[in-house]
Amino acid sequence: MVDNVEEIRKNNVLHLPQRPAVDIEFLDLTFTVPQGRKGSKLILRSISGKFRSGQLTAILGPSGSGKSTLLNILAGYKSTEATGTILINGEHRNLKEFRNISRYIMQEDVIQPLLSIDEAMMIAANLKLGKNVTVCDKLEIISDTLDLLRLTPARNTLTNKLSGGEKKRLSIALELLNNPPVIFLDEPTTGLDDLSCSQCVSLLKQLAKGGRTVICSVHTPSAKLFSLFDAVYVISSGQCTYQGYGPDIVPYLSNMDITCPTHYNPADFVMEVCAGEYGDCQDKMVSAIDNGRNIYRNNQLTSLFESNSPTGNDQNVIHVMECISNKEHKNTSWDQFKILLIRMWVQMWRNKSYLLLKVVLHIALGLLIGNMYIGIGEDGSKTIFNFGFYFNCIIYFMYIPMMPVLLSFPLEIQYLKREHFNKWYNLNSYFCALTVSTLPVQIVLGSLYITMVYIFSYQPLEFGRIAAFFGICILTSIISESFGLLISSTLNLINGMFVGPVMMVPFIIFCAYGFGEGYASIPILIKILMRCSYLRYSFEALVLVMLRGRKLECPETEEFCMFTNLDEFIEIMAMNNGILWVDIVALVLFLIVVRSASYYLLRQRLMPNKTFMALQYIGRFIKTQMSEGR
Ligand SMILES: Nc1ncnc2c1ncn2[C@@H]1O[C@H](COP(=O)(O)OP(=O)(O)OP(=O)(O)O)[C@@H](O)[C@H]1O
Repeated sequence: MVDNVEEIRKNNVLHLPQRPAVDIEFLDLTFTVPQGRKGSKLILRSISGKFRSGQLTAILGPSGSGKSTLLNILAGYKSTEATGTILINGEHRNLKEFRNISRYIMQEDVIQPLLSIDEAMMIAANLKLGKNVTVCDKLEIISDTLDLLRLTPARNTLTNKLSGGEKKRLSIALELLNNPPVIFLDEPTTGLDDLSCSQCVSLLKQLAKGGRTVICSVHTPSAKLFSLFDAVYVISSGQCTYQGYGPDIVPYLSNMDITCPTHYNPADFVMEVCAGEYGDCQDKMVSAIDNGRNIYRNNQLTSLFESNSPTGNDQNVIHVMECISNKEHKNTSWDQFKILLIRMWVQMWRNKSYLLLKVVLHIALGLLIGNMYIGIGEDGSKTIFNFGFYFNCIIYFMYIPMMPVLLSFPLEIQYLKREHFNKWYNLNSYFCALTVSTLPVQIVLGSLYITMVYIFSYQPLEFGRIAAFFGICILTSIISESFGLLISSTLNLINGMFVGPVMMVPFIIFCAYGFGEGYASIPILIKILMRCSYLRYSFEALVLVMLRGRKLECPETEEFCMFTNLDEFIEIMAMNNGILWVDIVALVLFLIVVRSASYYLLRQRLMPNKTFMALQYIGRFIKTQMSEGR
């Protein structure tokens, strides 16, 4: 095992050029979360510290001590409610700039499914490395990274079939591709065996040696692993209890009369001390290290933040950014769009069982509904049924496209959050690719259903009417899908699955309300609400397109047919004032507004502006006030 680690150490990460130095300091960082009627919970308590470039720093602490919270705040992933100061190379952190130079590998392995490791790496390389790097170089970088993380044997395995450890290593590999100057990793060794842990930490150390700032949280590392870290930051109940070189923790504690037993793993020992197994030492340790303002070095405590102390390097973030952008060429939005679109289509195609299910569902419903309305389209005695058939079509194209989005998009947002936060692509490219990616399946399956029910129900075989019928149904389908996106951009799976169908109820009610006599007596407010239902425009458009200017025969078996003149029928239904082009324009406007709103909400979910943050805060406040204090 040792040989292996040494081999990796020697096996330098050649493709990764040196990075300019970035030091991270934080002072009096406090983080609180609201806790129902009990008030709030203090998670980080005015902690301070400094993480240097060129060093691999481990954040250590018992479960629930605040390691992930500290990482989230430093990485800028969740920083809105934190107070305190964060300095980057001695200057106040500009989050936007900082995010361009840092990458965050989160605890959960959220990896795009239905791609092989090779494909996932190539897509990431195409998105992150840009066009300046040739395909050959990209392949070499990918091979090096996969070798380093021992993923080569599994390179053709689909990501959803990988073991937990392989997923973890892949999520590290994906972020290493473009060699960021600052890397945060939340528990990168969890789920890895001893060898993989050592290899992973050795790799991180190598990256740090190249001038990067590598910070990771770890759970009780082995003694060997513990000694690999250049610096250790111990956190307990939201306070810093130690900062310095890992093995130095033993003399540090013995100075406080807490003696580590011989042959004992210092990492295990400090965890036990923090957990109170050696008496209540926390306050003593916190005050010795001044809650992170001091560092234990050369057997003595030194202050990190003396007023005139040098910050370690004088490069500001803009300088670092310039150094990086001189070497790298970013992809254009169009390039990102193409890569993402292909990825979405590949994943869609590989999800064969779901695709097949959709096809079967459309055919089955087409057969069922087509048979229910068989022959009604040219039967003068069935005009009312025909009218119901159009309504049926509208309801079909409301629910069928919306439900899959409500189910799948909340999970998709997790991938989006990780990739977007780590600057793989911009939201515009993603959103455009998402919009385009679903169109072919939607159009093909929608057309399959329409063709079946259209033929079964004997609708007029006139090109204009056929084209308009298809167009209106598909437009309705895309608007409904956009509503699904709008809801799931904001709500989680459970809430979205409830709100989606419920939200459609008023649209259905106002679509079907007020036909026939008495339309004129409907109050103006209700009429306005009726005009707010996109389904009404779809329905009206379908009726006008399919019935206007037609007369039907009354079958010989019937003595009397009330609605053979369909223009009269339209008048009786009070739809004679409807204008087809107005309905179509209204539908297009609905589509634009709903799509734009879902884009806006998605953007706010990823990067909330001040108004949105205030709204979120008010929402949370109301929720906590209403919830039972536990
Ligand atoms: N939004 C929140 N609401 C309520 N409590 C929270 C919230 N976020 C974090 N906490 C609490 O803050 C504490 C610290 O959480 P954090 O995830 O940072 O711990 P950790 O040290 O990373 O734990 P682990 O090692 O188990 O992952 C935990 O007790 C957790 O329950």
